[in-house]
Amino acid sequence: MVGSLLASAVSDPKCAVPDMVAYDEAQAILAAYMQNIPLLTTEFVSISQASGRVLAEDIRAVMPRPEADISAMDGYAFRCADMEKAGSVGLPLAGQIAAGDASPSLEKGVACSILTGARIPAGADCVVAQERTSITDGHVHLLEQNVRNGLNIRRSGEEFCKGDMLLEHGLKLDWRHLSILAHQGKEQVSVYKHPKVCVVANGAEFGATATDCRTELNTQLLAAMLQSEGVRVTRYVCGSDSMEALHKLLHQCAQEADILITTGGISVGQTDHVLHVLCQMGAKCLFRRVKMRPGKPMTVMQLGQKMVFCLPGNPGAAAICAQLFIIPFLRGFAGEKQEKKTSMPIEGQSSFAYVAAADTTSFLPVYSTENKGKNLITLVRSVGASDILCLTQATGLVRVSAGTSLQVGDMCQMIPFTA
Ligand SMILES: Nc1nc2c(c(=O)[nH]1)N[C@H]1C(S)=C(S)[C@@H](COP(=O)(O)OP(=O)(O)OC[C@H]3O[C@@H](n4cnc5c(N)ncnc54)[C@H](O)[C@@H]3O)O[C@H]1N2
Ligand code: MOO
Repeated sequence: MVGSLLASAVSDPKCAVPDMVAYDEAQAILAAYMQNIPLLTTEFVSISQASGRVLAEDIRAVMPRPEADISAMDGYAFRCADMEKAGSVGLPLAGQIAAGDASPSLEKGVACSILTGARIPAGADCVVAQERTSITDGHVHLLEQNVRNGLNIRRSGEEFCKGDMLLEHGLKLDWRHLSILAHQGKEQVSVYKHPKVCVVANGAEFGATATDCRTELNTQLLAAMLQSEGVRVTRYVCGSDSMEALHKLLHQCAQEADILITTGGISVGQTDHVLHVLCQMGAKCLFRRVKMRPGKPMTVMQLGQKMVFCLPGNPGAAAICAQLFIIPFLRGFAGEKQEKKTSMPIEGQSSFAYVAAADTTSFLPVYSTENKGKNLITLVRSVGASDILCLTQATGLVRVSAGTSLQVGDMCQMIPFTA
């Protein structure tokens, strides 16, 4: 059976395996593919559950903010002209309005006490803060003469008007947006559904019967990385070198998930079956191997409408490839608009030198520190693509493009890791 699967995969014309591509080309292939895939479907959630979700509707103001003209101070509201006319006699006090009170009209020639947030009574055209006044014999007197029309009045709509665009679809909602939704009286909001991802680790070394048993790390690492992006992750381990077992597991995952991720078994070893099994299942290869370090075996396939990201087994390489390829893809797939990125690169001066190979783009684990307003980017010691400790010391990656070099003191950009 193994032999026949392998033979049919390799001879399958759909499974033409392209040559290794440059890093930027791989990203361009993925971006082009992104344009044509259907986004996730949407659902309504209550706004208390909406933080972290991607908005699937535009929110236009159905009411302005402030809703009415309101006082910005605790003090006294009156007509400027009345106060000017009253001079040192001041204006008699008539009533008090607090936030939440209905606001009657202000009679001519009087002042009323007003609290912050209360509606300005019709007729009043200014508010003076109470500490800038004195009260004698039930009259308000000004301590300073600099009153003017509109003083301390927050006008209706000065923050936004009815009909204004407040939040656009594709926005990942967080605490900053929820008060807007609440203000607009939204109890429920339309968001894109959580993507479902299956992560499948490969390797006989993770099976219960292995003589030289190893601890499987990648599904832990990737599940945590993706869960903090709002993805529902199911983890599987194929702990044998059986193509049939892998075929069965990937078939099951294709039924369950929107996106599949495999780790390991994608290089050129005799037990690296992922490519062959996916080809056998009818998957098309978008790119096979990338001129990058780490992550050379990185491969992306399309199984029906579903994407399959085949990550290298080395945990450091798997993590870096996931950061560079999977996270941006998932954000787009989940409806997030790319131009509203939150994790922008951090620019700083390199404290190290590095020469990238002529045909290979390198991604180096680094951290950034700040000194007198300048960022310094420092390389973290790493012994290779299997490293996991270096990731805990690094806060991001520096790219050194194929055939280029970085000198000490050069400006460079750190791509921060996702949370
Ligand atoms: N002749 C060649 N050999 C290799 C090449 C090559 O181009 N020619 N590429 C090397 C590179 S680069 C990488 S990266 C690895 C990746 O190979 P695979 O993706 O097939 O990964 P495996 O061989 O299955 O595993 C590699 C390594 O990682 C460990 N591993 C795998 N999965 C996990 C996991 N889930 N948790 C923890 N550790 C894992 C595995 O035990 C191996 O030690 O291939 C090179 N070889
Ligand atoms: O490319 Mo591999 O990912 O270096 O070990």
